[in-house]
Amino acid sequence: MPSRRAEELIALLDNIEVSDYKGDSSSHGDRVLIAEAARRLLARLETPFERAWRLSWINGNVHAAIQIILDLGIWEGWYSSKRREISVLELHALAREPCDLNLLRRLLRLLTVEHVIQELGEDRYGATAFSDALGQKEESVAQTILSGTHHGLDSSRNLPRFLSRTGYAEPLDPKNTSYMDLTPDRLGMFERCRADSGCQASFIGFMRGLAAYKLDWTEIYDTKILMRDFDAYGEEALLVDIGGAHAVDLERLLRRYPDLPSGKLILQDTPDVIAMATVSEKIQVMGCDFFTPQPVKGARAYFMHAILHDWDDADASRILNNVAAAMTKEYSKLLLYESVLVSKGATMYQTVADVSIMHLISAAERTEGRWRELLQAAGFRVCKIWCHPSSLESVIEAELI
Ligand SMILES: C[S@@+](CC[C@H](N)C(=O)[O-])C[C@H]1O[C@@H](n2cnc3c(N)ncnc32)[C@H](O)[C@@H]1O
Repeated sequence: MPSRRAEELIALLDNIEVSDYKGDSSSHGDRVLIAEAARRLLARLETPFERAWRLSWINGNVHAAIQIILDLGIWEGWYSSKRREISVLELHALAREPCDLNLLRRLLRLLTVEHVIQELGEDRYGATAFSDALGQKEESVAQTILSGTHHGLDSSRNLPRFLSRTGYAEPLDPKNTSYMDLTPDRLGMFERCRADSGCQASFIGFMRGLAAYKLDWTEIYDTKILMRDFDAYGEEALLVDIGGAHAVDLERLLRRYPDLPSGKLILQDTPDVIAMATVSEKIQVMGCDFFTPQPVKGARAYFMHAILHDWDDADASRILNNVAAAMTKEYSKLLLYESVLVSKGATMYQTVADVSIMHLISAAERTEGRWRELLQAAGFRVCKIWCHPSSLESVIEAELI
C-alpha cells in the first residue's frame, strides 16, 4: 500500500490534464516545460539501476513491439474499425499475415505497461491517442517509428563500435559514418533514401512530423519585412524553400498570406521527394539538386530549414554559393531556420539532433559564432538572429554583402 503522502502525490500527478496546456504557442511552451519537469522528476525518482534498465531494455523492446504490430497492419485495422475497446482475438483477426495469437498477446501486454494502449480487462484493450496515430500508416507518427527502424536506432547502436574502430575521433567525414556500416554497399543516409522508397518515406514522414511539431517559423520571423518590398503581381517569387520536402513551412506562410497568387511560393527538393509531396495548388514544386545552380533567380527570399546543419563547411559553402549567385543584392534575403547551439544549457532537441547527425551523416550543429563565420565566408551579412522562447530553432536572416 502506498503511504498517504505518496497517494496524494500520485493523485496530483494523475490529475494533470494535457488539455489544460493546449492552444497557443505560450501554452505549447508550458506543456513542453511541464513534460521536462516530469522527466527531471523521473530522473530523481528512478534508481540508477531502473534508469539503466529502462534505457537498455524497456525502450528497445517497446519500439520493437510497436514496429511488429505496425508490420502486421494491426494498428491500421484497429484505427479503421473505430473501436475504442477491443479483444486480443479481434486484434489477432486484423493481422495481414499469419501470426501466433500468444505472440501478439505478449507484445500487447508489454505495450499496456508503457501506456501505448490501455488494459481494460483480461485480453481486452483500449485505444489511446498514440495507438490511433500509429493506425494512420502514412502519417508522421507511424513513419517516425519506421524512421527509427530504418535509420536512427541501428546507426546509434553502432556508434560505440564505430568509434572504437576510428580511435574515438569526432566523426567529421561524411564519407565514413556509423550509418554506412549498416548496409554492405555502405550507402550514406541520403543515398539510401534515394535507393529505397520505404526509407525515403519514413525519413520524410519523420521530418514532416518534426516540422509540424516545431513552432511556425512565421511566428518567429516578422514576414511583414518580406511583404513590404514584394510585388505579388510582379515576375519574382516570394520564397523558395530549398530542401523543403513536405512543404510544412511554405504552407504556414501561405496560411498567413492566403491571397498570394499561384507560383509565388516554390518548393524544391530532390525529384523523388518532390514526387511524394502533396501541397496546395498555389505552391509550385521543382525537383532540383542544391549542389547545382539555383534555377529561381531574384526571389524575395531563399529559405532553408534544417539543411545546412546536414553538411560540413565545404559542402554548406557550395550550397550557399549557389543561392548567392541567384540572389539580387540589396533585395533578396537568405533565411535559415536552424539550431543555434549554445555552449551551456543546450536543449534536448539540440543535443539529440547534434548526436543524431553525428552518427547518421558525420555532421554537427553550429554555434552562433560558427554560423556567422560560415555565412561571412560565403559573402553574407547576418542581419538578425530571430529567436522565440518556445522555439527549438532560430531564424537567421542574412543578405549579400
Ligand atoms: C533534414 S531534411 C529537411 C527537410 C525540411 N526542410 C524540414 O526541415 O523538415 C533535408 C532535406 O534535404 C533534401 N536534400 C538532400 N540532398 C539534397 C540535394 N542534393 N538537393 C536538394 N535537396 C536535397 C532531402 O531530401 C531532405 O528533404
